[in-house]
Amino acid sequence: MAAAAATLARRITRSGVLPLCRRLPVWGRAARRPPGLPLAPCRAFSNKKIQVDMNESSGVATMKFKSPPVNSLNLDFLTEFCISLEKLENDRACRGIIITSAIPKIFSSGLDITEMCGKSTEHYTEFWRAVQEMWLRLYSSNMVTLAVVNGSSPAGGCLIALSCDYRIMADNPKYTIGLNEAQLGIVAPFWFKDTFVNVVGQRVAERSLQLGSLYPAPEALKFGIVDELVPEEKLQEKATAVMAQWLALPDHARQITKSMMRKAVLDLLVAHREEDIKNFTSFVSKESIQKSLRMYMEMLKKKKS
Ligand SMILES: CC/C=C\C/C=C\CCCC/C=C/C(=O)SCCNC(=O)CCNC(=O)[C@H](O)C(C)(C)COP(=O)(O)OP(=O)(O)OC[C@H]1O[C@@H](n2cnc3c(N)ncnc32)[C@H](O)[C@@H]1OP(=O)(O)O
Repeated sequence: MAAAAATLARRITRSGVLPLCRRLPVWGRAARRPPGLPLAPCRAFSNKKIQVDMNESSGVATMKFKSPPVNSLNLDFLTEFCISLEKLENDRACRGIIITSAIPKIFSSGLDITEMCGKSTEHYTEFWRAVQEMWLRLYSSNMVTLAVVNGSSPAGGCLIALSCDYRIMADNPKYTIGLNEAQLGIVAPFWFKDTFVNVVGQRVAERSLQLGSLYPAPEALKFGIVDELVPEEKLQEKATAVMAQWLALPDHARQITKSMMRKAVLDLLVAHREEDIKNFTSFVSKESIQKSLRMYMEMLKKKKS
């Protein structure tokens, strides 16, 4: 596992562009399972920050974020996430993934702000490439991707949910979700914005992005940021039912449709990846941005006392 992580990290950082495996439609992967072979009911693999359980009889993997205190997306987390996605993408038995959190009340707190504070240009480059890689893999996945948002999900956490095919959120107004970058004095990059527009439409996205709005679950439903609210104790049951509905269709038709809907947005980042990294590193290196991020971190810490 450590060797695989190191290899992936090297590939992400050195070669510039990691080949996105199996992004083109896979034809009926479940149909290629040899008939008559008994299926092991469940397999699992776990890294430090993400637990993956694969149910081979349903072809559905559950990916649980388990990086306390708040599942923030640092370089190690992003690398593990990419490796897990690659493993599942290449597993013919896997047709769908449920992405959720093992940390109570938090889905993910978004990008780890400490990765964007007081570091070198090389570090920002490596970090941003990993953020891009995570999004490219998730947004282009051939699998059915279902976000079960069982806690707050600001910024990068919201991006993960938005990149899935369907979002179920726990019906709790204390949990919030949204792209709140503007509140930190930073700007959601164009591919965050495009992903958001593809889910909620131009008007809601523009207003929400300018205001950096974080929506309590009921409002998130109203604006289409999530598809359904479900009592927390019913999330698992609902996720299984939704996944079964999506998997009832032939893979190839769904995959080609998904690719058609998302291709333009994906292609744009692939074509402008290096430029986007340069924009990020120069933006985040500005003293004014560093100051905003430091103040935001201080505010988070003060909130406790
Ligand atoms: C022109 C443009 C070109 C290019 C683009 C340029 C720019 C940049 C784009 C970058 C896009 C950024 C995306 C992001 O995701 S930024 C991160 C945004 N995240 C947040 O705003 C969430 C902040 N956190 C919270 O609101 C709360 O922590 C949360 C998640 C609701 C949980 O609340 P609670 O349970 O009360 O926990 P605490 O607040 O006490 O937090 C515990 C602990 O974790 C630390 N922490 C929280 N969030 C983060 C984080 N995102 N990164 C790092 N650390 C985090 C917090 O400080 C506490 O630490 P402590 O040491 O005090 O225990």
